[in-house]
Amino acid sequence: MAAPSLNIAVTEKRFGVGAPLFADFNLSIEPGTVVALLGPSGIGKSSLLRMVAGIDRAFSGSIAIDAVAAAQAPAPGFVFQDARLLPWLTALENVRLANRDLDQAGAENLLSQVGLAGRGGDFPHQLSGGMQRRVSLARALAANPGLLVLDEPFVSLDAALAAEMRTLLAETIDARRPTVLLVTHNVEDGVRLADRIILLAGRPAQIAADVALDTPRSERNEAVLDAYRARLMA
Ligand SMILES: Nc1ncnc2c1ncn2[C@@H]1O[C@H](COP(=O)(O)OP(=O)(O)OP(=O)(O)O)[C@@H](O)[C@H]1O
Repeated sequence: MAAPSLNIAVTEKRFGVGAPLFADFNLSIEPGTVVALLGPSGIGKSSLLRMVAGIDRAFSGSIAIDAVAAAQAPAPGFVFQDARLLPWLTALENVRLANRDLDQAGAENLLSQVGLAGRGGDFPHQLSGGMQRRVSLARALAANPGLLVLDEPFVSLDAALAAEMRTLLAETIDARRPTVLLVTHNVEDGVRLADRIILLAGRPAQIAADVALDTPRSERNEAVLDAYRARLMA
């Protein structure tokens, strides 16, 4: 599937009484762009991802994926904060469940792309937390390799594993060029992975900063990363 554009124009999103989470919130994303959404806890990042994924339809306004309403468009590949694998299915079966057209060889290929060649027959409890997270990335690629929605995909991994996953994701993005919406608390994820960082603030949430990161991911050395970090802290 080719990478789609994403057009978010939410007139209002609220839960119960009180100020809405989003009011007149607009964000357009070009095909093949990696956007990192940063902002304080509770501002509405995960809620926005669920709306983009067509899971939460209780809002006014529109979210369009290649000009098709999100609820009707092919669902994105979603990586949740935890791996959420079905424990009674093998890694391979978990991946194939996301795409009924995917044959065994296709699923094995995806697992090897995330560094799990030969582990397809293992059940989730036989895999480490980091490996389970890799299976969930393979599952997302099986579901929709053109549009990935990632909700804190490295949270609760130790620093070394998180760095390993980040590298894997950067390689996957560079190989496939999907459109990506990545929610993270971690500036490091943003400066290493994103083409564009959106900082959210306030209630209703507004775009407090919209920063383009122009250096290709593979060329971001420590000096470039430092400059990006400084721009975000400013
Ligand atoms: N299903 C729901 N019903 C009622 N309130 C909800 C629901 N889902 C989220 N909220 C509220 O909406 C607000 C935004 O939640 P959300 O999870 O989108 O924030 P977030 O920015 O992703 O936070 P975090 O970074 O902590 O994951 C919070 O105040 C939360 O309590």
